Amino acid sequence: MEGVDYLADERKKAEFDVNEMKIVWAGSRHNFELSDRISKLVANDPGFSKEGRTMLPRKELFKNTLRKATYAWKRIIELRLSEEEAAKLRHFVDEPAFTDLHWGMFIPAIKGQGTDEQQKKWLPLAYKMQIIGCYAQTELGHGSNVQGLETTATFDPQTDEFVIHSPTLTSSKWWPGGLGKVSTHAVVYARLITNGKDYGINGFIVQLRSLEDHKPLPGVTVGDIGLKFGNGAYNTMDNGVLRFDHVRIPRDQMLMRVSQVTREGKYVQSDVPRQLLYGTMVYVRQTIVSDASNALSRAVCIATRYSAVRRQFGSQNGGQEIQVIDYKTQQNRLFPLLASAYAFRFVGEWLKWLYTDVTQRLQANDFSTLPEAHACTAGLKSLTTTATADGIEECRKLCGGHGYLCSSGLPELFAVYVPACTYEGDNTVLLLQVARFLMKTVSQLGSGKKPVGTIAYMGRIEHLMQCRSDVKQAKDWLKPSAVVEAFEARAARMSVACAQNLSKFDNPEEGFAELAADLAEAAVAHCQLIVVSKFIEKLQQDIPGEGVKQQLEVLCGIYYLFLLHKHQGDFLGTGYITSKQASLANDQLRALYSQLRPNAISLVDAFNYTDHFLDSILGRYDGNVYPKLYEAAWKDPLNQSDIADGFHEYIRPLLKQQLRTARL
Ligand SMILES: CCCCCCCC/C=C\CCCC(=O)SCCNC(=O)CCNC(=O)[C@H](O)C(C)(C)COP(=O)(O)OP(=O)(O)OC[C@H]1O[C@@H](n2cnc3c(N)ncnc32)[C@H](O)[C@@H]1OP(=O)(O)O
Ligand SMILES: Cc1cc2nc3c(=O)[nH]c(=O)nc-3n(C[C@H](O)[C@H](O)[C@H](O)COP(=O)(O)OP(=O)(O)OC[C@H]3O[C@@H](n4cnc5c(N)ncnc54)[C@H](O)[C@@H]3O)c2cc1C
Repeated sequence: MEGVDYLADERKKAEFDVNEMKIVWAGSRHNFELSDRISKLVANDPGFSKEGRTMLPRKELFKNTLRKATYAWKRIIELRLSEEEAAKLRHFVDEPAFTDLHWGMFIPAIKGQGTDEQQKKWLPLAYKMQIIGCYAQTELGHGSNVQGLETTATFDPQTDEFVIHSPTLTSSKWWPGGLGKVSTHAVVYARLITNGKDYGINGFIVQLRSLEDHKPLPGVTVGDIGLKFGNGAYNTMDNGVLRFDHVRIPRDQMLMRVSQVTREGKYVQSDVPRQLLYGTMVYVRQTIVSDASNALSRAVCIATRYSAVRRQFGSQNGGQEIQVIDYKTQQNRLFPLLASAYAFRFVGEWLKWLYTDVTQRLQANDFSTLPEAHACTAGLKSLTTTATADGIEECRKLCGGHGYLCSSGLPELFAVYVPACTYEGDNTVLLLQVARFLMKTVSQLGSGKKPVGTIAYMGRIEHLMQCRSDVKQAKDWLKPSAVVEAFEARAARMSVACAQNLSKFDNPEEGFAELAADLAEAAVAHCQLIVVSKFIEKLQQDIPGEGVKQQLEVLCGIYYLFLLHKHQGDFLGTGYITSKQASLANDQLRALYSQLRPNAISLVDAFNYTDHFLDSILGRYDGNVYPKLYEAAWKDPLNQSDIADGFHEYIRPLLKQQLRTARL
């Protein structure tokens, strides 16, 4: 029945002020009002309908995305939306498109690596979308190893130009989003060669297509790399292939903030570190962490609502069966994911602050916090995307068979999300970057250099190496100091163990390669400590709203106790806790599940997602799942006729043959 709220009883059970929680989730009242307004604007506009998206063949799907992106731009102009509002609108349109790379990487690359003059020339064109750009770094042969890229940019002093060239098949640019069919320009990463010397990788602005007829310019071969994983999903994006045959660009299209080439061809390194060339990646990794909480919360919202609707077993005397959300096994799979969504939200907020801070420092030529910013963005990108991709798949399983239907929204969400574990740095490669940072920190401990920020805990290494947990009863695990020390001791001990093992190798690089798996685990321990600490710090703030803080305390407890349970081996193996204390942690975790249960539906309502954004029958706000599933099935193209296409060619002859055989 339309208009009935099947989850109303669940909503009545809430022990906190949901509207206040919505503000905590959004980060501020301003953010809440912005998201609320723009998400409704998109949901109510038929131009942004998602109907039938997973059924469209690639060409139609792609054209439909072009239509939506152009329509979004038209609405942005008509409504005179600010940059912030426009970004929100693109977010709620919820379809990967070339515009993500234009706004998310092309423009930031020019801002971060271009000189003032270059920014003045290119940014106004890009802001008005008079040029459309992408970020062309990865090649067919090299993605993770940026220093291994093969494309060349050779300076020609005769003409004051760079010659951009793809010398081998493996040097073909491969993967850049928006490149295949749309971009007119790209920031291309290539080896800078001048006076016969190779100065390593640098960014160059290269025009690829005519601004008149969109044809590839002479010397440019460009196209789409082909169909990707999933129905619809990331196939709305034209990830591309690109080859250059001695394409000439003016010298001033080399992005020159980090280094310059003079008119005479002299290479000049400015006083900013070369790592700033990787700055766009740091920026995007930071945004990916916030985005992890978006994707995970969506999946969790669907699985939680459906778990309250779905009933299985346990009916007595013809009464109702048990809601599957009441099974402890369901709670043990679902509630830590709900807690993780909140945890990633808060660590994302903090990381945004850290990124803003490091950017301001860089502008003032203070590069001291860059290594920490790199380690945090790399590590947290890896941790949160791995957990989110796994979490979305778990949510699909939590929805049983119906979770496998595209109309649950979960298959597409997974297919769109899962490449986040690979793009912007493969997650294992990024963890090894964190491990390098940790090993460097440990090696400098005796030098008098005090570790600060997220590695300040290493400054208390002597204590952390020998302390023991003082937990005596289950509720002691609710004490923030007990928890933080546990995670610090585990991370510190795992790092020190790696450092000790490394010192046994004559060649440190060989040692690092041999011990890589242990090093990656130490990096995970360090990153989990950051997430736990930032959640606990959030709780130390003034949080208004009846019962809001208490709910967040429950979620925080579930987040860290679930990690403690899952990684018991680390905590026990490093000797910080006893098996009795591990068991007490598990008792406390179960108790927290019971506390969370009546609030579960309201905690996902606090995400404030419209049904348009969720795009899931199982996750509908009103819980009216079965009639809508039934209705949707009949919309499938296979059900347009009672007799299937192909019946006369394939099924009928079979049946006839059986009839003949039967007569024989
Ligand atoms: C709201 C807008 C959102 C928009 C989002 C749009 C999303 C669209 C979806 C998808 C887009 C996807 C785009 C891409 O995938 S672009 C391509 C991304 N590619 C990668 O991430 C490549 C990964 N590889 C690397 O980053 C590097 O190769 C490396 C693994 C870090 C190794 O680099 P290198 O060999 O140079 O470095 P070393 O290990 O020798 O380290 C040298 C020192 O540099 C330090 N370092 C490394 N990286 C950085 C950095 N980024 N920042 C600062 N410092 C860095 C490193 O720690 C070493 O320091 P040391 O002190 O030890 O010398
Ligand atoms: C959907 C999508 C969109 C993308 N968009 C863009 C874009 O817009 N622009 C762009 O330039 N690129 C883009 N990329 C490319 C992306 O950045 C790379 O694919 C990514 O950086 C991983 O590199 P790779 O493919 O070379 O993986 P590889 O490095 O080849 O990884 C293969 C395996 O080797 C392992 N491995 C590699 N090196 C090491 C090591 N040192 N130690 C241990 N294990 C290692 C990895 O863990 C992985 O298991 C995109 C990719 C995808 C999937």
